[in-house]
Amino acid sequence: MSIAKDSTSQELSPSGQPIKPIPGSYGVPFFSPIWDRLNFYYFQGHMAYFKSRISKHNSTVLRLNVPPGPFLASKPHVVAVLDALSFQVLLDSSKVDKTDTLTGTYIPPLSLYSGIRPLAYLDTTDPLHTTLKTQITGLIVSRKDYVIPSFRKIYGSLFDSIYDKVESSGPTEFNTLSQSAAFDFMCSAFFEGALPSVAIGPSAADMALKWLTFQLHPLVSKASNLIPWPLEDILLHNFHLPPCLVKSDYKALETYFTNVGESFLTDAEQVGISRHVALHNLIFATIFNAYGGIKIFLPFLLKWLVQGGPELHNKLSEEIQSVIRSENGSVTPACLERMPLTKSVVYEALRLNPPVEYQYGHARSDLVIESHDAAYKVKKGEMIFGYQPIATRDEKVFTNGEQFVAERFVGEGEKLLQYVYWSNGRETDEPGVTNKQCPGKDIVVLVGRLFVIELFLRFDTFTGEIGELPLEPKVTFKSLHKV
Ligand code: HEM
Repeated sequence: MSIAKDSTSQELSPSGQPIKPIPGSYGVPFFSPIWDRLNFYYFQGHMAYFKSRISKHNSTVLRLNVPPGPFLASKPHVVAVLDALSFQVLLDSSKVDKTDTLTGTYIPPLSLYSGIRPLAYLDTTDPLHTTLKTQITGLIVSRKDYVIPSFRKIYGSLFDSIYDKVESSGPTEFNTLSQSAAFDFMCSAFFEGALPSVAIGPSAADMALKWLTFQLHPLVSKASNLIPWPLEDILLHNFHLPPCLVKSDYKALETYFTNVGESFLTDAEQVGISRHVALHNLIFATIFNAYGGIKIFLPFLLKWLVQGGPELHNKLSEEIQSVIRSENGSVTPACLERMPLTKSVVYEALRLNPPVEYQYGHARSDLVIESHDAAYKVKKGEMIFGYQPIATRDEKVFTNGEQFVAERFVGEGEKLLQYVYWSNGRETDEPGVTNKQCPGKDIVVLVGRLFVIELFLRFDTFTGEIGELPLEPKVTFKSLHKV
C-alpha cells in the first residue's frame, strides 16, 4: 500500500488505484433485511435489486443485505462485488475462506446430508477437502470415456421423443420432459448399473428435486406462483420445512447410490474416508449438479438457440454436420475441438447465465479489493458476495455484455475466457485441491457442446416459445425441421 504524492494524500492500492470507503448500508437491523428480501424476491427481482443499488451508489462494490435474512440467516450483511474485476477476489482461495459458504448466509440443516458436510461446503484448508476432491476428480477422470455415449443415448432419445410429440400433438415443453434426463445422464456417465429412473422408478427425478428444493428454497424467488407471496414467504423463506418430509425419499436414493457407487466407496475407504462420508458426498455431487447445474444450464442454452433463429441455426448445423460427416458420423473429443462456433455458443450461454449465480466467501484477513477504477478495504471475517450474472456481463470487459453474441469467443475472442467464471474459477484455470473450482468443469462444457450437436445433427432449424420458471427459462418447442 502507498500514499499518493499529490495534495490529497489519497491512499493507493498495490496496483495504484485510489482506496475509497465502500458505499451502501445495511439499514435498520431486522426491518431493512426483511424489506430488502421482499424487494429481492417480489418487488424488484434479483437483477434489478442489485442494479438499482449499483446506480444509487454509483459503485459496483458496495454494502448491502442479501436474502434470506431473518429468521433463516441472522447476518445478511455482505460486501457485494458486482463487476468482472472485483468478483475475482472470490476465486482466490488465499483471500477467501469458503467454509460453509456454498449457500451463503444460511446453511441447510445437515440432517439433509445424513449429518455430514459435503465437499462443496469445505474450505481448501480442510484436509478432507483435499482427500474428497481427489477422489471425486479420480471418479470423473476414470469415467471420461462414458460421457459422450451416455449423453448421446439419453438426450438423443429425448430429442426424438420431443420431435414425435411436436408432430403428433403440437407444442411440447422441454423442461418437464427432460426432468429425468439430467439425473439419468449423470448416473450413466459415472456408474455402472441401472439408471435411477429404472432402478428407483419414474419418481426418482421428483425425489431428487424435492431434496434439492429443501436446501435451496431460501435463494429462489417466487418459489410458486400459486401461493400468495406473504404466505409463501412465511412458509418457505422463514422456516426450514422439516427435513423429515424428505427422509423416505432420501432413503431410496441412498439405497440406489450404495449399489451403484460400491467401487467409489471402497476406494474412498482405502484413503481413509469413511463409507458414510463417501456415500453422502456421492449423492450430493450427483444430484446437486444434475439439478442445480445441468438441469438449469441446458434450458438457458436452448433459450439462446431458439432466439438465435434460422441465421444462427444455419451456421451451427453447417459447422456440426460437416465436421461429423468428415468423421464418418462419429462424435469424438477431437472433433469437438473443430467446432469454434459451437464452442463459443456454449461459453456465451455460461457467461450470460451461470447456473450457480451466487458466490460467497469470508475475508481470510484484512484485504483490498480492486475494481476498475477504485479499490476498497475489507476487514477480516467480512462476508464477500458476488452476483455472477452481473459480473460476467460487465461492459468494461464484454462489449454489449447483456447481449447474446454467438461468435464472442471465436478466434481472438478466446482471450475473454479468463472472465468467464461459471465454474467458480476462470475458464482458463484448472480445478485442483488448492482451489474451489468445479472439478466437473470440462464435463459441463462438453455436455453443452454435445447438446448443441445432438440438436443440429437431427434438426436444421426449429422454433420455440420462452417462458419463466423459478430457476430456468421454460422452453416449448413449436416446430422442428428434420435434417
Ligand atoms: C452445469 C453444471 C455445473 C455447474 C454450473 C457447477 C458449478 C459449480 C460451482 C459454481 C462450484 C463452486 C461452488 C462454490 O463453492 O461457490 C462447483 C463446485 C463443485 N462441483 Fe460443479 N458444477 C456443475 C457440474 C458439476 C459436475 C458434473 C460435477 C461432477 C461430479 C461437479 C462437481 C463439483 C464438486 C465436487 C464441487 C466442489 C469443489 C470444491 O469444493 O473444491 N460439478 N461447481
